[in-house]
Amino acid sequence: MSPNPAKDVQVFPIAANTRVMRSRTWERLKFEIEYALQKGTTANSYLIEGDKTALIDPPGESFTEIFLAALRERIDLSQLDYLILGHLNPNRGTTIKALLELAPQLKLVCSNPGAISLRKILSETELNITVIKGEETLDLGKGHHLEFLLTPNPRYPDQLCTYDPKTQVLYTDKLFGAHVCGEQVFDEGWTVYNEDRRYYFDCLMAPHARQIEAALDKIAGKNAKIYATGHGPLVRYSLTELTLDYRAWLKNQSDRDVTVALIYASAYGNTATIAQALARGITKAGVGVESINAEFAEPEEIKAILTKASGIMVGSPTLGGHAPTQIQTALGIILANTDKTKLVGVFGSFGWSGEAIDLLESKFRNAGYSFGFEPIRVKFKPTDLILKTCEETGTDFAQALKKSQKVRKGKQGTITSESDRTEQALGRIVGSLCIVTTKFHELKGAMLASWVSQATFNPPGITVAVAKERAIESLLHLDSNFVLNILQEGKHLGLMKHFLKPFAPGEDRFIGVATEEAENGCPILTDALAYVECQIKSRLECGDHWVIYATATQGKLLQSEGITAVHHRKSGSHY
Ligand SMILES: Cc1cc2nc3c(=O)[nH]c(=O)nc-3n(C[C@H](O)[C@H](O)[C@H](O)COP(=O)(O)O)c2cc1C
Repeated sequence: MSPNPAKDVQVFPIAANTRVMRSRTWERLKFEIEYALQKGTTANSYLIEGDKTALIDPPGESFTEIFLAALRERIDLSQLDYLILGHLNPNRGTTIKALLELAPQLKLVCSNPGAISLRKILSETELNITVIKGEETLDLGKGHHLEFLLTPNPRYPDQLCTYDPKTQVLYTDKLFGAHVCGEQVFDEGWTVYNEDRRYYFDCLMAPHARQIEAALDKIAGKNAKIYATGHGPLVRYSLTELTLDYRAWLKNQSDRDVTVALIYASAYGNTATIAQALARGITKAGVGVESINAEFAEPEEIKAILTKASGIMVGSPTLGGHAPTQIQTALGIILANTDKTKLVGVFGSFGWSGEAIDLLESKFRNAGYSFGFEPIRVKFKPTDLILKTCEETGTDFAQALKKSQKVRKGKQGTITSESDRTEQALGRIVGSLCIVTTKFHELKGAMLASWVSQATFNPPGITVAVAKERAIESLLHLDSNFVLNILQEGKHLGLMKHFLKPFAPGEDRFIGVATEEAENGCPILTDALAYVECQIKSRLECGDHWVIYATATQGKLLQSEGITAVHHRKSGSHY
């Protein structure tokens, strides 16, 4: 028998009369970008047994059967009084429907947007819903007098957090989670989750910095001792640190002077998933994102965001041959209120005809806007590869915006002679010309690197400084592998030229280049002077770069006579 079953439900007491039920999978659960690290996940549900009993957040349909079986082992379903929903999606709808068949007396508790989704998803089922509009409370008895906090954001407009003052547990839904599966219920030794938490934040929170900031302000008013998260370990030991980290990461987003307005609607989540991948690519490149869910935004809010934005992306599903009315309204606002120099991009999921994307494209083209990328048309659900391509498209779009901003600043002559002198001095630091090659879940990557240095003798180790905006996914994770291919003076130009040329998102970078597979699976460039196989041991976030420390597992000189190609520069302001 394998040590981990494919799926199970782990039940554990976490506070007085309170249990967590963690529906676990060790495999990638969904195609969405936030699951890309492939460490599995847990869908956390909670059971509070006061005089009345409440269940918070049942899992999605992949767990319906095992979850309900685990629940029935613990309680008599006819005694279940309330089902509190932190957010809704069609996936969760399947479990709710099954639960209501077994416990028709259940009263559902959710936000107003949650109630609208519920009625849409379960249109055939009779529902007894209590809508939370703000200050309502729910008394379960035995001191569990629950308080609610509405914490909407464009991705989860219905998000509702719940606080239990008796146990000081705050049920945080999507906030503070991580997609990682394991035995640990709480976060003892929490630094092991740093990477997963940061990645989860970057994917799910960074594009909604303003709204998440507002959610944290609300949460700060409660005296929580435990964050009962929707995914991954519950937060007890690192509650203060993680809250401060969220604040710092959010500040990092709101300080960005170049931003993209990402406006979309999505009835079934597919266009939202594409939007999220684009957003991840944009924020990774150091450009801010202001997402707007057109269904829930006021015209004034859209106008305010457009004024600040340097670029605009609009995404829409096609429903009944049209774009939803809210998208048409948003489009009208954009066309009437923005100048045509702003770079635009359009995207959307469709089933068979995709008129909404045609509409967006033609309106922008006719008005004279420039496109940062060709319209993205995705049939139904995007695949993993499509989402990776969207992420790269987002990064390219952000880089184009930054470049145009730099040109404008350059023209204004902002560089002082003092910084000029510093840059000239810094430019005298030289580095070896190398190509870093990677392989991450079958996707091969490559980047030119010259800020490379040996860092330790024992173990033999190196550092590479990687620009955040160019960081290949696998270079961001501990224990990932790469190969450092050190180029040979006199033979380096061909390889440099090849890897410096712009590649389309998702394009194979290795066509026409001689390679062999290293022991660690990454490509070796056989025309290099030498190569070293490396494994990432730590990384340091430094301004606009990540400094990566890696140990050398093995290496080989490929040309015994050659010398290393070295990069000489005039200024420290570029490579
Ligand atoms: C009621 C309904 C009407 C639809 N009409 C169209 C259509 O006219 N043309 C089309 O290409 N796809 C159509 N579709 C397919 C959707 O565009 C497709 O499911 C898409 O993935 C939805 O994107 P979303 O998840 O972002 O809402 C329709 C789907 C539904 C449920």
